[in-house]
Parts: sequence; C-alpha cells; structure tokens
Amino acid sequence: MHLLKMINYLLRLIKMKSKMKLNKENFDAIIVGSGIGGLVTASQLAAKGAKVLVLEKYIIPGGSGGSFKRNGYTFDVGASMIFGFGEKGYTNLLTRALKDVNEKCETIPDPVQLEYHLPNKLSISVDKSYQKFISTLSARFPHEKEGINKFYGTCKKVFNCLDSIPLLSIEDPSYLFKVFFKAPLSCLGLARWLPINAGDVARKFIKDPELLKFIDIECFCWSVMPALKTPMINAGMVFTDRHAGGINYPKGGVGKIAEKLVSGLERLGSKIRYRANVTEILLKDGKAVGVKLLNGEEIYTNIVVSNSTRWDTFGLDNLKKGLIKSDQVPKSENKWSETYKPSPSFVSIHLGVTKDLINKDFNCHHIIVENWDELENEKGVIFISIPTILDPSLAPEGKHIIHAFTPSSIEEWEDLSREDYLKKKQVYYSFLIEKISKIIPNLDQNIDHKEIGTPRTHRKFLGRFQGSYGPIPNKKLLGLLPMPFNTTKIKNLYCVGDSCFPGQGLNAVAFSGYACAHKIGSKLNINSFNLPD
Ligand SMILES: NC(=O)c1ccc[n+]([C@@H]2O[C@H](COP(=O)([O-])OP(=O)(O)OC[C@H]3O[C@@H](n4cnc5c(N)ncnc54)[C@H](O)[C@@H]3O)[C@@H](O)[C@H]2O)c1
Ligand SMILES: CC(C)=CCC/C(C)=C/C=C/C(C)=C/C=C/C(C)=C/C=C/C=C(C)/C=C/C=C(C)/C=C/C=C(\C)CCC=C(C)C
Repeated sequence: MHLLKMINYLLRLIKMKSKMKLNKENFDAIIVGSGIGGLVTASQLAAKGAKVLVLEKYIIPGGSGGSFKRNGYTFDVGASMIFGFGEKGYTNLLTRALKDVNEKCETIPDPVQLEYHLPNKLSISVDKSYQKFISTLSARFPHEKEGINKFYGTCKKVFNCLDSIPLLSIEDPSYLFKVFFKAPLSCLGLARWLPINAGDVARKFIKDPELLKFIDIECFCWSVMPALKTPMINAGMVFTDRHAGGINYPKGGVGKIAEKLVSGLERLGSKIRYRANVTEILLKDGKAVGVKLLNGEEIYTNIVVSNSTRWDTFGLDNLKKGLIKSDQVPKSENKWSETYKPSPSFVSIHLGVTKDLINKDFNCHHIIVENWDELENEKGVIFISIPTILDPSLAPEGKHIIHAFTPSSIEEWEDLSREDYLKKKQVYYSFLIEKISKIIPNLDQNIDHKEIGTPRTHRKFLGRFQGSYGPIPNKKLLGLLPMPFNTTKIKNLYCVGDSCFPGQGLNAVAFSGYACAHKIGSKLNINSFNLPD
C-alpha cells in the first residue's frame, strides 16, 4: 500500500514537471480544439514555420471528424461522405492541407455519392459521372431537362471560379488584391454569388414542384436547410466537387485525416495535448493573452484561436459560461447569434452487422424521406452510410458497419430521468432500425454490436453547443454574406470551424483553417504567398 502511494506520488510529480516544462515553452499561437478547422489552422501555421500548441479536451483528435474503436470496429463519429480529396485545382483542401505537412491519406473513391429514397417512389442515385447523374434526373423529369442542365450548370460555374484561385483569407486585402489581378473573372463571379441562395437560382430555371423538393433534399442533406436558405457558393462547391474530385473515403476511417494532420504538425515541432479542457481565454487590456485550463493551469501566448463553436466561445446562450467572460463579449457576437441559430443535433446509431445482409453492389450512402412535409422536422430524414462497402478493414472479418442518423433537437432530451433517457434512446433506436430495414431487410436479427448517441452525447463528447451540427440562418439571409470570418473584435483572438465562413462540412472548415492561418500568418509576417503563373 505504502509503495503504491509512493509510486502514485512520483507519477504525479513527473506529470507536474512535464506540464511546467511545457508551460515554459513559448508558442506563437494556441489553438483551442482539434476539430478539422483547428488542425488545419495549426498545421498550416506549423508549415509556415510557427510553433503552435493545440489543446484538445477529449482523448483523440478530429472532433466531429474523428473515429473511435469498439469491439474490433472502427466507427466514424460523423458521416463518412468526404469532399475535398481531389487531385486537381484548389478546392481539394484536405489533400492540400495534408500535403503541406508532408502527409497523405490513402483514399478509396466512391462511385456513387448518394442514393435517394424519396416520396412517390422517386429513387435517384448521384453517380460520380456528371453526365450520368444529369441523364438519370432528366429521364425522371423530361419536361425539366433544360432547367436541370441550367441549374447544375450554374453550380459548375461557381465551382470553376473557386477551383481556379488559391483559397486563402478574403479578410486579407493583399491576398484579395493579388488574386483579383490574377483571376478577375473568377473573383467577380464569386462576388456575384456570395449573397445568393441555391433555391432562388433553382426557381429561375425549374418549375416542377417535385423537382424543387428534390433540390431541397440535395441541399438539406449537408446544409440542414432547404435550398432557399442554402448559400449558392456552398451548393456550387458540393454539387460539382462530387463529380470533379469526387467523394473519397480515407482508408482506415475518417479519423485518419486528423491523426495525419497531428503527425505532420508534431514533426514540424508543434504540439498537441489531450484531456486539456480550456475553461477561459485570458484577456489583458482587451487583448487575448493566453488560456486557462480546468486544472487551473494558465498558458500564455500572443495569439489564441478558438475551434470551439462561437456559442461556446462567447457564451452566447446566456445559460452557459463561455470561454470569454460575459462582460468582455463583443456586441457583434450577440448580433451573430440573433442572425444564426444552432441546427438540430442527431440521434445516431453505429451498428456492426452480418456481412451477408448487404449485397455487393449496394451503394455506401443512402437517404430516406417518406413525407416531404416532414423534411425539417424531428426524425424527418434518415441518413445511412455503410463505409465498409468501401473499406472492409473497418470491421472484423464477415461483418459490415452501418451508421445511421436522424435529426433530433436537444430539447427532446433535456430534463429526463436516467430511466426515461434510456427508454427514449430505445424508441429512437427501434425507429431507425425499422426505417433502415426498408432498404436492408432482416436487419434486426443480424446485429452484432450497437452504439446509440443522442444530442446529449454529441454535446458531451464533441463539446458542441446543444450537440448541434452547425449554425443555420434564423430567417432567409443573403447567401454567405452575413457569415463571420476568422477575426473577432477581441485583438489576437481568432475563431475557426463551422461557425465561421463558409459553414459546415470538413472541406468548408478546412477552408476556414486555411483562411485563419493565412490571416495570422500575415500578422506574424510568415506568409510566403505567391500566385502561380
Ligand atoms: N463530411 C461529413 O460527412 C461530416 C460529418 C460530421 C461532421 N462534419 C463537419 O465537421 C464540422 C466540425 O469541424 P470543426 O472544425 O468546426 O470542429 P469540431 O466541432 O469537429 O471540433 C471541435 C473540437 O474542439 C474541442 N473543444 C471544444 N471546446 C474545447 C475546449 N474548451 N477546450 C479544449 N477543446 C475543446 C472538441 O472536443 C472537438 O474535438 C461539423 O460542423 C460538420 O459540418 C462533416
Ligand atoms: C475582389 C472581389 C471583387 C471579390 C472577392 C470575392 C472572393 C474572392 C470570394 C471568395 C470566396 C471563397 C473563397 C469562398 C469559399 C467557399 C468554400 C471553400 C466553400 C466550401 C464549401 C463546402 C461545403 C459546403 C461542404 C459541405 C459538405 C458537407 C456538409 C457534407 C456533409 C455530408 C453529410 C452530412 C452527408 C451524410 C449523408 C449520408 C450519410 C447519407
């Protein structure tokens, strides 16, 4: 017993000493959170020669883009439909972010982005080939052939503008100046589409109400909003990149992206600490000067970047304390929270199932909507992905993974007794099994392993406000124009992630990471930015 106490004491001493040593190190910037937004900022700064410290409160990197292991299965925390892994152009931001720190993810191309199972037996697969997808959709809506070509053709134009310029901080006047003189038409194209929503463009070319509903679900499945509220720039990006760079799955799980970004930044001399819960961003004379952790430790630096949501950073719901003391919160942040609200969260189930259940030619991603009127409601849409179709190594021999989720709001899950909480989980689980069984019969009898996550799970483990998937407009807005960039009204404090321009999505938060690192790089004078000829 005595010996055990001694060992424990020594271990604590070693831990304290190593923390003190780390505390004495100087870092150019501290990044709070290791979501893809935080990690791209950190690894880009490391690639520019800065020394950064990433503080992550959980035990693994990646946040919503992480993976976890249970019982021989590797499950992705979020969905497994990954954009931004193309080889060409500038929109392949995940490929680029990894390459910039000498890393690469082996990826498996998905031949079909998504198979829709919609009301009125409307069943459409989105093939990697643009022509094949347009022909399938036009065959179902022959009277709208021209409108279909014009709508998706406009998306392509938006994408081509984005794909033709290096994507950095549009808050930096010198970048804007250089890029404008290099590619004026692309810049003017983007400026034109910034205040526009996809639904308005669709309505210009298409009249059929069922086809407009189809375009709503095309947007909803990644933006959690119907087309009229989905920014055209983001629609252009998603509806074209799936046919250009394509959808590619990182071998070994989505979490590999974060793991490799961490390896890359560590090799360049930067650091990450896990179980490091930041409870306060320290300010002096209105400037960010460091952070305080749950264990009382304070770490000082010149620049702080928060990858926590803006609600969590600034305590914007008035109920929970933010990282910035309430009397220091800039008015602009309160204004933002009146313009945007958190999207609903999800109930998600991760299953290990018998392999024979799923045919060899089954697609990886599916969406079920049974009633158009329910699209934006609780349990209105069912998302299903089977990543083992692309990468069998994620499951033990003879098994597949099914990950399914449906929108659910935090209010449904608050103030329940433990018993009622568990009962409710079971009700949602049975609901999801019944719906998945419509496309994968005999599911219930073939389940080897199951995990059920609720909005409370997402809030607890991902540190996301209300477990939300991201911000959505409170009312119809002018496209992307009102989205805040990386700088904040607090000097030396930056934000990154999906509550910054251009919003949700791994590729979108990777852009926000690039932009954030570029903006900080121009302040530290470490950017070496030249436009290629
Ligand atoms: N492509 C897909 O299929 C898919 C699926 C799911 C999610 N996503 C996207 O990924 C986006 C999220 O990326 P993100 O960059 O905004 O980050 P994130 O929310 O994924 O990660 C934030 C990280 O910060 C950590 N954190 C939060 N507060 C902290 C604190 N106080 N101290 C220390 N650590 C803290 C969290 O633990 C988490 O790891 C989502 O919004 C979503 O759009 C995509
Ligand atoms: C100078 C002058 C005149 C002007 C200027 C202008 C300019 C330059 C501008 C610019 C702009 C920019 C750069 C922009 C950018 C943008 C970007 C990058 C964007 C991006 C985006 C992306 C996205 C949105 C993505 C997304 C995705 C997602 C979210 C996904 C998801 C998925 C899911 C969830 C699915 C699931 C399903 C199943 C499972 C079935």
